[in-house]
Amino acid sequence: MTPELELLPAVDVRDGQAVRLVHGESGTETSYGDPLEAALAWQRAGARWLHLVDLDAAFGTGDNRERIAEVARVTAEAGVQVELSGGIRDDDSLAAALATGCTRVNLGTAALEAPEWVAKIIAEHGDRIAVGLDVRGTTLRGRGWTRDGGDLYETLARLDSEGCARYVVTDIAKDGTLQGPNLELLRNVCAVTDRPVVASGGVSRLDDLRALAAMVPIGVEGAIIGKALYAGAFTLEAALETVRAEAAA
Ligand SMILES: O=C(O)c1ccccc1NCC(=O)[C@H](O)[C@H](O)COP(=O)(O)O
Repeated sequence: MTPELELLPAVDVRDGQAVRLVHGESGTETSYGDPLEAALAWQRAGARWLHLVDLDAAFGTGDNRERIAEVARVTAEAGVQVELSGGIRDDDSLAAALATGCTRVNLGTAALEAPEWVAKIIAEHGDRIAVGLDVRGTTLRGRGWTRDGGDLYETLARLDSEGCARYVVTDIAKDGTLQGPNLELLRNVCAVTDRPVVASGGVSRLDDLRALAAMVPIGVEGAIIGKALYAGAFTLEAALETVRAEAAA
């Protein structure tokens, strides 16, 4: 039996509210209310994972550190594993993130701008560190996806050699658009690394999850789902049932 594709509902927090963005762009927010309520709704629907993002910290417009810590702590205590992302760029923000009880943190900008620090913390924290590879074409983007940060495949080779445990791969052009994930990008990344890949951006229907589940054997471990769940394209229960059925098939 193939392992089940992990599903990570996204809770992106801006100004204390759960929001969705289009292409990750600041100013395109649609608000979905209290992030703790959103997280607990996914937990009640059966989520085993949550992708929790501090968008203000990612954009450099402040942070939601206390709110994020509360959501991560309460959700983790309710048995959901938390992947924490957004603005984790130095010892202080890393310590605060790890102290929330999250299972792992996802680094973006730091992997592009502070490679020596990232190599050090990968060595120290192993599996608790994932790196977000957020791309337009094959160019990485940092600082809340607003600045170019080098070539995807060169950075991937460097991180692989440093022992990075896992990648969260986002095609920014697809993110928040309900246009379907970039399967070709995911295939290309899986072809050059043996580390697990979490797919992010664009999931719009259950067939997208079937397509991603079919990529588990080549290294796609999970899928982050944002807008599709908030817009009601399908329920998390239906999504979980779909990946369960695909794994059993
Ligand atoms: O994850 C981050 O660190 C981040 C930084 C800056 C802008 C957006 C960021 N994350 C966005 C997400 O994780 C999305 O919620 C996720 O890709 C889901 O996308 P979709 O299913 O297309 O709504």
